[in-house]
Amino acid sequence: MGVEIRVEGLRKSFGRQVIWDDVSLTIPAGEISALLGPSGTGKSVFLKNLVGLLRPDRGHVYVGGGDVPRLRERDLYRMRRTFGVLFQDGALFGSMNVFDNIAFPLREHTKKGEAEIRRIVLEKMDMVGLSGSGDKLPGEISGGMKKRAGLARALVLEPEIILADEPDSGLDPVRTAYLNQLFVDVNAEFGTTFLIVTHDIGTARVLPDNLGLLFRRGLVMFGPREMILSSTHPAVNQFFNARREGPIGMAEEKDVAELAAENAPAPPPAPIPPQLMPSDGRIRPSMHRPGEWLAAHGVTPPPGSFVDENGRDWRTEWDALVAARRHPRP
Ligand SMILES: Nc1ncnc2c1ncn2[C@@H]1O[C@H](COP(=O)(O)OP(=O)(O)OP(=O)(O)O)[C@@H](O)[C@H]1O
Repeated sequence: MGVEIRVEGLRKSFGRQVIWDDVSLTIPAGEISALLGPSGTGKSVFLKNLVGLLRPDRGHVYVGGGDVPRLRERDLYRMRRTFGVLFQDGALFGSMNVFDNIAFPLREHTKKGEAEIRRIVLEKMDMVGLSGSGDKLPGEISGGMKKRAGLARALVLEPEIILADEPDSGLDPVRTAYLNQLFVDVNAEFGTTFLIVTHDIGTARVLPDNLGLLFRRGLVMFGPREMILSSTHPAVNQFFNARREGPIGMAEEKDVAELAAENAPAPPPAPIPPQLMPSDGRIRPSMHRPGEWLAAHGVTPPPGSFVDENGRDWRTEWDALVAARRHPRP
């Protein structure tokens, strides 16, 4: 089962450039969370602060009882095993074949024998659809395969938390859909906590349980998917609906004059789509009946919400799934 990450009052600057200040949030254990924000708002820097690759100016990052910025080198090294990190380009060693890349953390961090390592690596390669590609070098495989190899490598130590920095960048929509399905399936299988940085609004709208937005040197909002996707907060509404109208400009935030010139009320949020289910149809513990959060908070969902492309309303589908007790929640 995954562990939670609790961030309190985090601030990071480089010289005079404040990246973000006073960021506080709890990334819930065993749930899938996604962090978005315009380019340069410090999403990658945030991930690096969580694993102790960068040190904040102030604040806390509590993971499994320790406060990451305050850990001594030896404890930090041990704590990092809690995390599997999937870097943007897979960060594979170019001179090692796919098998050896995936085996690397096991050889580096464990005393397991080669037979055991082979068993684990082949199992993870199968899981990410890379069976038979073990002999290939990173330069000989596609971008999507590199990401899947990176994910397999992130999985071999069975981490409690997976951090993924733009796993979908450079992937075509079909490969992105496969990768998202893989995240959901891994979460359903192992209860791994996920934090995914993405620019892909399609991914953000269907994959995570929780969403967050970084903007104006801070965390604008973080919370359940339904809360964010129904929000009328100008920046949140603009970003998660991929619109030009709103405070986020092309290069930086718009000034007052630009905003006044728009002179139109923000369009209402788009319908909230149904959430991606695990491929075996089970209901993940962190999933809720579609519309549950909205109902509990007296928010009317945007019209057309929770209806899939086949016209099925997932509020009824959900009830049917639960009623059939095919995959009851634990
Ligand atoms: N080691 C560093 N030293 C100095 N400045 C840095 C360092 N790392 C990042 N920055 C700066 O911090 C800011 C945020 O960078 P970061 O890569 O986290 O943004 P991002 O939100 O992930 O952007 P994108 O969406 O474009 O990937 C940038 O202005 C970047 O130049």
